[in-house]
Amino acid sequence: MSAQVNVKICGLTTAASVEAAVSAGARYVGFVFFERSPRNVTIEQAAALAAEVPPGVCKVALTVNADDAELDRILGAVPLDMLQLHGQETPDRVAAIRSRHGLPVMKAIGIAGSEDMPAIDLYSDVADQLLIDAKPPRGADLPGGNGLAFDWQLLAARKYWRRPWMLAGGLTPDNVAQAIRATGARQVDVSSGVESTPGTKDAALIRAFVAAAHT
Ligand SMILES: O=C(O)c1ccccc1N[C@@H]1O[C@H](COP(=O)(O)O)[C@@H](O)[C@H]1O
Repeated sequence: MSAQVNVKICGLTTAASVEAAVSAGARYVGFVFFERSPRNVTIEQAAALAAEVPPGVCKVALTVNADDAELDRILGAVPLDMLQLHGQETPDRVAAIRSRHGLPVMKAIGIAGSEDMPAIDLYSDVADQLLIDAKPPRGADLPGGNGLAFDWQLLAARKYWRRPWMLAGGLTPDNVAQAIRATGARQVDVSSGVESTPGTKDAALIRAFVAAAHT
């Protein structure tokens, strides 16, 4: 029997949604530090939410092109286990963040077509994990969390990468099992697919997502 797929529920903003994710069996919970996002949390909110997360569940801070001062502020106040870099951070910047802040780093890579695939290998040299997400459409307000999927067949040809990776982008309780079968993903990440309205997590959808990912 193969190991269970790890689930990350991202963009949690309330204690109730943290509890729903943890009790459903999520292995990662994500807090978004990006003001334009409907899922943005303040440092104070994130610190309170992180205190609700039991040991063994990885607490991830999602940032977008954050500078060191901002990362210092976040990490100085919130007990976190991993940084998710969801902007245009270069490989050198990823390496610098990893070395300066001393936390594992997961780099998000946006995929729209085969031309985007080499970035996965490029960031494999510097990141601890990779988050393979849909590339946001031109002009999109958010660099992620748009509920958009990419062509999973782009991953189907090559299921092994040098770093652990997570599949993201437009996943829902209805499509996650198919996405796992198509790509061989052993980790999946969701934000808008478990919401009733943008930024509002739905406990029933969280439970359904985790259950579907574990089938
Ligand atoms: O969720 C957000 O608001 C967000 C903001 C800025 C960057 C990334 C964001 N979310 C991440 O995007 C992917 C896919 O999200 P979705 O499931 O398609 O809504 C996921 O990794 C989120 O962590």
